[in-house]
Amino acid sequence: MTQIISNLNVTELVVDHPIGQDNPPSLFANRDNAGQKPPTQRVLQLSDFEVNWQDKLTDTQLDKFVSDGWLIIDDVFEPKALMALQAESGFIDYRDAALTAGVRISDIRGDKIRWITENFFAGYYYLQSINALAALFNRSLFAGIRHSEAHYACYPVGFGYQWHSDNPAGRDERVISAVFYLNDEWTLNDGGALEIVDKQGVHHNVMPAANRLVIFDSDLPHQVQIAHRQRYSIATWMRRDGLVPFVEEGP
Ligand SMILES: O=C(O)CCC(=O)C(=O)O
Ligand SMILES: [Fe+2]
Repeated sequence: MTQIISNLNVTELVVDHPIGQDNPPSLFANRDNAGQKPPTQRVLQLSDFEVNWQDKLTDTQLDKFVSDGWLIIDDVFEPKALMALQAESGFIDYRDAALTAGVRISDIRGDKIRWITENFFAGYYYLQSINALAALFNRSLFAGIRHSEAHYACYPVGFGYQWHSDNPAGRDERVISAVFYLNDEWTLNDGGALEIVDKQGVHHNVMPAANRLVIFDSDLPHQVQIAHRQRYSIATWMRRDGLVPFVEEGP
């Protein structure tokens, strides 16, 4: 029996076996009136997650990315894909995130995470869509990205992630960070803003609102302010090194 943290209407949901090939989460809670089985993420296709990044990103935004090191894209996915990611985020058996040394210090970093592998449905399609975005960065900015990685993250109430850059000291494999948010109706009172210092030294607060992707140079300092509501996201990194073997976090 695994305790699941859910961002759907149901919290403290308890299921016998968490998400897996034989147990895709439902996109809809109930059967309809005709007793039809609701569609599940099995019906999802890669095309549902296709984004015309070229259209979403104007030249002005790309110029801003070069000069300031960050940008925001809103309304990224169609509702079906967004819902699937939200549903999946609520059905994950999260693990405590660790710092680089493998030590968890929840005062510094309070998120619970799960790396996305091909065993995920929506998350894996998400990652492929991000790879298309990486290809655009390679074409237009010569970013030199060779591979992307991502994990779902859940910040329980009262936790955040203190100032850091996404490349630990002496490392530079992460080129671009991208965080996709899953939280409907997030308000200022819910806290949990991403605070980022751009290349010009200007501070920005970004609300973790659903269907928003914030993209930034992985070397920029940033922090997640304390969340007053459970906060769900997908943290994503586009890397300059090749595909590395996937390493699952400890039990
Ligand atoms: O969730 C966010 O807004 C940022 C998360 C982050 O900085 C990280 O996971 O490294
Ligand atoms: Fe970060």
